[in-house]
Amino acid sequence: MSRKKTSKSKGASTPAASTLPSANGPRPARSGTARPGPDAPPNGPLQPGRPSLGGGGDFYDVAFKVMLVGDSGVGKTCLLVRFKDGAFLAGTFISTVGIDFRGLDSLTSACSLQMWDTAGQERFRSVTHAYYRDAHALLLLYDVTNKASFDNIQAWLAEIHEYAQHDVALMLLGNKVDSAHERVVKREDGEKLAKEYGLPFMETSAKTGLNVDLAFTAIAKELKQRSMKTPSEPRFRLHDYVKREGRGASCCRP
Ligand SMILES: Nc1nc2c(ncn2[C@@H]2O[C@H](COP(=O)(O)OP(=O)(O)OP(=O)(O)O)[C@@H](O)[C@H]2O)c(=O)[nH]1
Ligand SMILES: [Mg+2]
Repeated sequence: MSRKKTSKSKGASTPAASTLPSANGPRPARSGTARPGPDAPPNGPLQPGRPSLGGGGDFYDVAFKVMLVGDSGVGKTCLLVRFKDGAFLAGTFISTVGIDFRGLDSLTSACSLQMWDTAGQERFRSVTHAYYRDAHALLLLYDVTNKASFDNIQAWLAEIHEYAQHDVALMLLGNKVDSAHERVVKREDGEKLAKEYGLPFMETSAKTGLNVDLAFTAIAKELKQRSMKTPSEPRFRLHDYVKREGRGASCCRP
């Protein structure tokens, strides 16, 4: 499924064991805020009884687990780094080994994303599968300059179907749209595939930042909406939001 790459350990990007949440472990929370107890179900936002994130003035700090998946080299790590640090990792491609916890990011007043980067290389697949089960959301990436990564999306969806929760929030992202001259996957092809599987879809660039914040914000809004027992605001519609807010590759720079 993945392209062959020389793999080097990233080492430093993995936090110490004491700060690395396990696949099944409790989620970290800022001090002084309420959070689900250790017995909270792994896919909390989808369960009844989970504290509401909105309305009523109560403040809960809930971390939703978001994982990036897709072939090796599509830009998962770069997309996360762009989102977290606002920078682009240019230069030598260092392939992720296994799975990497990339920290928490508070996107809204009451919800943060616990972000996990995964290795796209086939040989780490059994490691990453173990983490799918607890994911609240998966961002599935392909590279618009690499047809094989696009063709593999169906295989990725089959894996997600097998290992993730059946109601995991999913979004399809076509990355590297800044590389216009090397593009081999048309936007319409991505749209068509997304429509076929009922997925929200956007094209992104970790290099320019195009739609990167939007992708994470959209997922956070969707998860927050799902976690509310009695939504006080009009229902959030992920597909509509992404369609409305997403920008085209040719029109803009962040
Ligand atoms: N032009 C361009 N290059 C990108 C973009 N995103 C990533 N790259 C480049 O693509 C290569 C692979 O990026 P990574 O983020 O390491 O890929 P990955 O999906 O994490 O790969 P694995 O860790 O092996 O699964 C690197 O050389 C990046 O600089 C992008 O949006 N535009
Ligand atoms: Mg990586």
